Amino acid sequence: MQATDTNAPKSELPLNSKSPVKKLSSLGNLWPFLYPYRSRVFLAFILLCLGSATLLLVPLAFRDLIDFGFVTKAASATSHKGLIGALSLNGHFLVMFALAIFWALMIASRYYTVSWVGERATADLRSAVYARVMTQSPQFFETTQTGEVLSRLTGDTTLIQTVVGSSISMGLRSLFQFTGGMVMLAVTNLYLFSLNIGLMLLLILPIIIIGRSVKKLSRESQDRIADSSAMAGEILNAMPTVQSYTQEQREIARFSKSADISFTTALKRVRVRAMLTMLMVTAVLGTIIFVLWIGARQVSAGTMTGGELASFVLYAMMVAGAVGTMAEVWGDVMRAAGATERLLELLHAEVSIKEPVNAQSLINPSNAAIEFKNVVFYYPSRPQIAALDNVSLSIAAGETIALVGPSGAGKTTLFQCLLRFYEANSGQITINGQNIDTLSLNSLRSNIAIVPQDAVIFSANALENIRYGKPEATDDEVIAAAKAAQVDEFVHKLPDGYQTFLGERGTRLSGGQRQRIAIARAILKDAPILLLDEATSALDAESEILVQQGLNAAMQGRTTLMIAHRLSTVQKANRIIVLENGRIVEIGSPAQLREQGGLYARLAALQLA
Ligand SMILES: Nc1ncnc2c1ncn2[C@@H]1O[C@H](COP(=O)(O)OP(=O)(O)OP(=O)(O)O)[C@@H](O)[C@H]1O
Repeated sequence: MQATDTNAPKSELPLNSKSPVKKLSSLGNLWPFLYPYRSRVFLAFILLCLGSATLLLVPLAFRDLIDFGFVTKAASATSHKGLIGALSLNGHFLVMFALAIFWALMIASRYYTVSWVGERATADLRSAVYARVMTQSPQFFETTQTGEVLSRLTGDTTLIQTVVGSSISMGLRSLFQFTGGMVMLAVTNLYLFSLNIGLMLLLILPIIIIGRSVKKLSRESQDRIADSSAMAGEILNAMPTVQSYTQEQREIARFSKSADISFTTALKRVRVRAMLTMLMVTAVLGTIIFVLWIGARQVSAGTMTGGELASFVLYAMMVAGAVGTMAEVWGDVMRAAGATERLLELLHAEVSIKEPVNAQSLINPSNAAIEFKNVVFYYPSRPQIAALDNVSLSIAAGETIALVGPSGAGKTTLFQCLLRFYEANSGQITINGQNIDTLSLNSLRSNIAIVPQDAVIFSANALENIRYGKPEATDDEVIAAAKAAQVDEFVHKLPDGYQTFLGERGTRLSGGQRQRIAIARAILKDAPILLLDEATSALDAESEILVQQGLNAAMQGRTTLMIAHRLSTVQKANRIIVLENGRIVEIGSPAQLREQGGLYARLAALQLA
């Protein structure tokens, strides 16, 4: 049986967890995902500039409204000429209205463009991470929980989407607003402006310091959420077991404890952000009130007009608002930096089984002779015990080999190594004389059909589940394979025949029915090498005979390796290989082995008795 080491640590990704990519620079790794859409990014930037410039004109329009709009031109005794000073009151409002409409247009177009880029880049990122995970070998999944991967694929990418799709543009807009506002403040009143600058500098320092700790806390918080979802994922997949052992309450308690931990971690982050917000609001309001106070004194002293003070205050509010937004955005950006780090770990996770450099295709695949030469293999998580210990075995093309032996002897491991799910530590495996390490993974695996111990059923109908073995197969081909595997017999009793949805993981089928679907899938794949890992173990004696007939037909002309505990199934094999503790202890025909009186004879005697 393909056992996984339950003692192995499961919550951490195996690699890169101490990534040197730090802080903000990790966001730079998102650039390859934005680069293809650079023209849209540029368009968004232009729209942003136009929008910000428009907004900066509004206080000027206000100033002119106050200084010119309410008084006749002749009565106006102000020091400045005004931007639109010559207009009537209605004219002033018309200009302001036009500015408002133009600004709204710019905002909407920028929102659309930026969100488009955000959504697109995130979808690409998600697919890239998924594609990378797809290339990982089973070893990766021994140490990484699927729930953890899912949480990164959904939660972390959503965080990044928020930043790319809105926060960055908000931040840039605020930066423009801030810079433009500052310039306008300086132009309007240099003295007040200098006062303002001093206050602003005081604000920036705490924002940067607090932002950093937000990032660290954010990563922690995402990690805890991932822990919860990994736990839930595992338990939801094992509901019948949980319920039959009446462990629901314990699982609920375990989950809520994990949710509490997420909550506490999130709370730390929220606290820091709340502090940041408090600091910001106090500082912003304080600055505005302060400026108003100084300005009001200048107006009463006659050194400044009311309109100028109004525009100055509007600019000050704009600048202060911009600083507030930037602080907010900074927090988001830092959170996204944490999320990016987590995604990059997945994206850059080393693939332990690599494609060979000059990958070859299998020559003459229809006659596949397999040879194991002194193969030694240790599971990475169990380096003390050899799962395969100096295994040497030649299998002729078209031969049927049965692998028998006690549980844990290494039978499934032999399949895993042949499929290159794991790499042998020493020795080699060849097919038609070609080392499997030199074959492309696609060529190797497409020439092998396997019926695994646990038949996997996808949430699709019966027809599509079988077609998984050969996606381009016609319905007739699928049905022919189904007939050979005795699927036909039970499918007709299902409500919609072949179109019946089989439920997630085939929950609507019996174990034997699932096994027959898996056999049909392998028959349909029509590969020259057939691996059967206790393929008929879940069938009753009658169906086993029927399925065996189908398998016998499928085994014709194919090189077949079958693992079986029931020795009655292996009688047709050309040779039987007996494995014990990773070593081949006996080889021969069933009759020869019975005569030898070794392990096989003992097992046979036990079963027959
Ligand atoms: N992923 C793994 N990590 C570490 N050890 C493993 C792993 N998979 C299997 N093993 C160990 O390797 C040994 C051989 O396992 P294997 O699954 O090949 O046995 P088997 O002969 O197929 O057993 P069964 O008849 O029960 O299916 C066992 O001791 C098992 O515990």
